[in-house]
Amino acid sequence: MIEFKNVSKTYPNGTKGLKNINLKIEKGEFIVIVGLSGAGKSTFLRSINRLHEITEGEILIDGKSITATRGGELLKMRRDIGMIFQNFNLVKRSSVLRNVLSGRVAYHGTLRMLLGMFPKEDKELAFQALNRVNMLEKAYSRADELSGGQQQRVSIARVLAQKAKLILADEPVASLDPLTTEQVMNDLKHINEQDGITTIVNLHYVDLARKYATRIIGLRDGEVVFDGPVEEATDECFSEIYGRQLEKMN
Ligand SMILES: Nc1ncnc2c1ncn2[C@@H]1O[C@H](COP(=O)(O)OP(=O)(O)OP(=O)(O)O)[C@@H](O)[C@H]1O
Repeated sequence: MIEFKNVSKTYPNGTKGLKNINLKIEKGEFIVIVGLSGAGKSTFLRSINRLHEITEGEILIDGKSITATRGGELLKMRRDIGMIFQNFNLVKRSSVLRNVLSGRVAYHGTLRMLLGMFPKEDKELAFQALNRVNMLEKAYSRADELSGGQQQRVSIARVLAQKAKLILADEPVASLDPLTTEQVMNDLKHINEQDGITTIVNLHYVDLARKYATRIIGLRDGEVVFDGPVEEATDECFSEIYGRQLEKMN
């Protein structure tokens, strides 16, 4: 379980990214965070694995404060958190397999990775992960030879190989076409359902949020303005989240 307790984030220039967030996320939920550009979605997501540091409150993961943890303990906590980025964050000149194996780095250290010394079990894990996202046949291709959607699936395989217990996906489909978007979202959904991995996704699109989320959290100006099961996220709720912008977007 993840718990936000009185969490606020003020950037050094005074901008408030998050304002007093209090909520709990249970294991296995598929949460979509929606909101206008600048609402605080990335700040929210990146606070969980401390890519951004919060300035007030605390975030607990399974009862342990990740925001108060330091050093080796923090690395261990982060090992359980997989991150998926809009721009995939692959090492473009490395093979697909190497990229997926990099999900194992937190278990073995960087030197071993640089030398390519991964145990046999890790390679098996990497191949299994690639198989699950239908990318097995590309294992020996260079990452930059793949389409955007394929690269995103490799990054999903990387978090699978990492054996993450929590997946954070920050606008994972923002640079993909509609068909590829569905494939990537389906991969994330299947993994969530089959492995029970808690998944939190930032999305811009209301229709995708409705299709994939079990729970929607709407942010506006750093505040939670909606939090509930997808069935309760009516058009009125989205109007509240997006203000008058929704009409323009439609
Ligand atoms: N490094 C920073 N320094 C100052 N302000 C920042 C910084 N990063 C984000 N912000 C501000 O914090 C607020 C929340 O930004 P955030 O990136 O979390 O929003 P978002 O909902 O993810 O937006 P988008 O959909 O455009 O990615 C915005 O007002 C933004 O301008």
